[in-house]
Amino acid sequence: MSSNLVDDSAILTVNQLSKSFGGVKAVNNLSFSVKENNIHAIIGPNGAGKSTLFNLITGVITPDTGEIKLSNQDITSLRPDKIAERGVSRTFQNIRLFPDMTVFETVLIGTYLLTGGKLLPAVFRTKSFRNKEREAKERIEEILKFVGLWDMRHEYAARLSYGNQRRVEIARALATNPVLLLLDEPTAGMNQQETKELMQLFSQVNNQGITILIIAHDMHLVNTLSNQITVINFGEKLVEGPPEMIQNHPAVLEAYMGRAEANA
Ligand SMILES: Nc1ncnc2c1ncn2[C@@H]1O[C@H](COP(=O)(O)OP(=O)(O)OP(=O)(O)O)[C@@H](O)[C@H]1O
Repeated sequence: MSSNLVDDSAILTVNQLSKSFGGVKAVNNLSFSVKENNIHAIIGPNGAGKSTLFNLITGVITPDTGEIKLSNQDITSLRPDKIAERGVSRTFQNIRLFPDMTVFETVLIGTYLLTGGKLLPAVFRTKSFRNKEREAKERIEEILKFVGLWDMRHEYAARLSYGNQRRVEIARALATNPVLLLLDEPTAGMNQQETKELMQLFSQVNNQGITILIIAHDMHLVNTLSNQITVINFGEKLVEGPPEMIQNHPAVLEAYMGRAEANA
């Protein structure tokens, strides 16, 4: 497999990345790239290293070796807030929302990054801070309307339906103006209708020019939504290609689909 090391259209390049926990090689010499504007899926059996990969890309953990580039700029081992500032945003496998915050407040936290996150201008409410605050509120309105949550903006986020909680997380991620959005099993635990609606939302997000890297077990979602799939197993890249190639690939069937629910 080529690792696309000098691919100009790549927004994200992962090059020979490794991370071990004790004796476990969670990510093992992994190389792949994500093309700009693609919806790129990462699939693989439980424990294959998918979440570890997301934690490495977002700076939550640092790799043992290897590099990660965002639009050809090295972001390996940068702090998570610095990586977010450069345009990488994510949602988590388990929804993470504060129980006492409304939908609007939750998304406001996302825009805090954009307003500079500085305390003093906020305390003294300088003119420039007020301007940024107004811009942030307008942006939240735009985002909440986009994800279909504007009418629920005053409700507590954590009390919404599961599907709408996921929308809040996506809205919060969009509030940082990402160029690359990482979605970690975003439809896990959702019913069919919620899954269908979220898939439509992901397409709409992608149509706004945001590249998506998605971890998913739902092969219908992966095959319908993504244009490129990287299959990993035991932390290593097993195979990579468009859905039509991956669906029937013998190595994938053996490593992944044989163990998954037979819905491919
Ligand atoms: N913080 C950690 N400490 C020790 N081992 C870890 C840690 N994080 C992950 N691992 C191990 O690394 C391997 C990869 O785990 P990871 O969670 O990345 O897999 P995954 O593909 O996301 O799995 P799943 O589909 O079940 O979410 C597993 O063997 C896991 O037990």
